Amino acid sequence: MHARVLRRLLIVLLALTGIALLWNEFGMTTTMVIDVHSPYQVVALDDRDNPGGRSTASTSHAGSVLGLDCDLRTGYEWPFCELQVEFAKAPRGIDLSRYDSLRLWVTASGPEPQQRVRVYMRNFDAAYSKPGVAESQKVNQLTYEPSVYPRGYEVPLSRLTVAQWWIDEHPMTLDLEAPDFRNVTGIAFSTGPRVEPGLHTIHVERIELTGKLISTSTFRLGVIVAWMVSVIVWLVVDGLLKRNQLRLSAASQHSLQRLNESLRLETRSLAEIARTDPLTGALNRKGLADELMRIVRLGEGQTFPMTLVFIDIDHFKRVNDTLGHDTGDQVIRGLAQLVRSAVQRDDLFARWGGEEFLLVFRDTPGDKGRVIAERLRERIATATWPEGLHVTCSFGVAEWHRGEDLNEGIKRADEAMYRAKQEGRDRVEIELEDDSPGSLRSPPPRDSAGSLRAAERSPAGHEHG
Ligand SMILES: Nc1nc2c(ncn2[C@@H]2O[C@H](COP(=O)(O)OP(=O)(O)OP(=O)(O)O)[C@@H](O)[C@H]2O)c(=O)[nH]1
Repeated sequence: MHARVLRRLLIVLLALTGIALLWNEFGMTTTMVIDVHSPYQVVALDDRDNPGGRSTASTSHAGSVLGLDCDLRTGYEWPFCELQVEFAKAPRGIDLSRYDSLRLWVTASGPEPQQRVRVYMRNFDAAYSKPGVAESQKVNQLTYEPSVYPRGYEVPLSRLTVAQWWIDEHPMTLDLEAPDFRNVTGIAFSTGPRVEPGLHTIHVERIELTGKLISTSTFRLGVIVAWMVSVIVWLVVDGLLKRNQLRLSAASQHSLQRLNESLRLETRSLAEIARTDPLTGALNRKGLADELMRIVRLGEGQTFPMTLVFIDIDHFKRVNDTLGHDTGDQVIRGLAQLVRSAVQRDDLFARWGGEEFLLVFRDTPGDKGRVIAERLRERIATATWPEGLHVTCSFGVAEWHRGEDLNEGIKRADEAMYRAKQEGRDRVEIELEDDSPGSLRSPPPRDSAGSLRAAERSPAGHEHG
C-alpha cells in the first residue's frame, strides 16, 4: 500500500521536476521595459561642469522616443553629452541582477557616418559609493554602434564591464571591481569616445531587460531543497505510519494473547467441569477415575494399599420428603464441605451418585482408614445441620491393592456400607476378612492401569435402600 503511494508520489514529483526545469530553462521570463511612458526622470548632461567643457546637451522627446540633442565642442579633455534615465535617487536604486540580457532600440547621428554610443548603468553600493557623489557610483558600461543594429541590439548583461577610468579613479579590492547591477540608479547613453565635434543626436526608443523570474541557479537549488524536504516528509510520515502499525499489531497481538489466555482458562474450566460434580465441587466418577489413573501411572511415592471409604447419608429420602429438595441439596453440600475439611489434601473425594460419596486414602491400610472413617462419622453425627437436622452417615471401608480392579474394591466398600446400614446405620463397617492372615484381603495379580480404565468405563453400580 505504502510502496504504491510512494511510487505514485515519486512519478508525480519527477514529472513536476521535469516540467519545472523545462519551464525555467525555456520560459519563466520577466521583462522590464523602459520607454517614453516609464515613470522615470530623463535628463540631459554635458561636459560644461568639467574644466574647459563647452558642449551643450538638451532633451528632445518626440513621439515615443526619448531624444538627446548635443552640440559637442572641444574644450574638455573628454567632451561628451549624455541622456540619463534616472531610476531612483542614490542611495536608492533598483535590483537588475536577476536580468540576463539588455536590449536596446537606439539610433545615433553625428558628423561621422557611424556613431558609437556608450551605455552606462550606474550602481550605488555603500561599499564604494558615497551618497550625493554621482561619480562614486560604479559605472557598468558598453560601447556599440547603433546603426549596425537597426532592429535593436541585444547583449547579455554580463557583457557590460566596469569602465576602466572609474576603476582608475576608485581603487578598490578586486572583487569590488566586477560589474554590479544590484542597486542600479539609472541608465545613460552618451556620445562615444573620441567623437568628432558637431551636432549629435541620440534617440532611445525602448530599453528592455529580460531575465528569469527565478534565476536558474536559485531555481535548481529550490528543486534540490524541495526534493530533500519531500524525502524528509516522506521519511517522517512513513516512520509515523510504521510506528502506528507496530502499535496496532502490538495491540492486536496483546488482545490475541488475552483471547488465547481466556480460551485456555475456559478450556481448563470446561475440563474441570467435566471432572467435577456441580452441586458439591467434589470429583465425579470420571474425575475420580482420572485422578486414580494419574496417581497409579506416575507411581509417585508409596500409593498402595489404598483405603476406599463408601459414605451414604442415612435416611436421606426423609430429608427430601419432609423438608424439600433444597434442604436436601444443602445437606449434600454441607456434607461434602465437612468431609473435605476433615481429610487431607491429597485424599481423593468424589460424589459417587445421589447421597453417596467415595473417599480414597493413599498409602493407607484398611484398618487405619477405618479409624479415619470413624472419626469422620462422629464429626458428621455431631455437626450442626440446616433445619436442626441430625444427619448421620453409614460408612463401608475396603482396602484396595495394587493390580486389583477398582470396581472390585468399590464393590467391597459398598458391601461393607450396606452392612453398616443393616446394623443400624451411623456406623463404620469394614470389609469381611478373607483367609489370609494379617491383611484384610490378598491383592489379586492384575494390571493396575488396566483395572482403572475398566473402572472408568463401568463404575461400580450398586443399589441399596
Ligand atoms: N436433594 C437431593 N436429593 C437427592 C440427590 N440425589 C439423590 N437424592 C435423593 O436421595 C434419596 C436416597 O434415598 P434412598 O436411596 O432411599 O436412601 P435413604 O433415604 O438415604 O435411606 P438409607 O440410605 O437406607 O439410609 C432419594 O430420595 C433421592 O431422590 C440430590 O442431589 N439432592
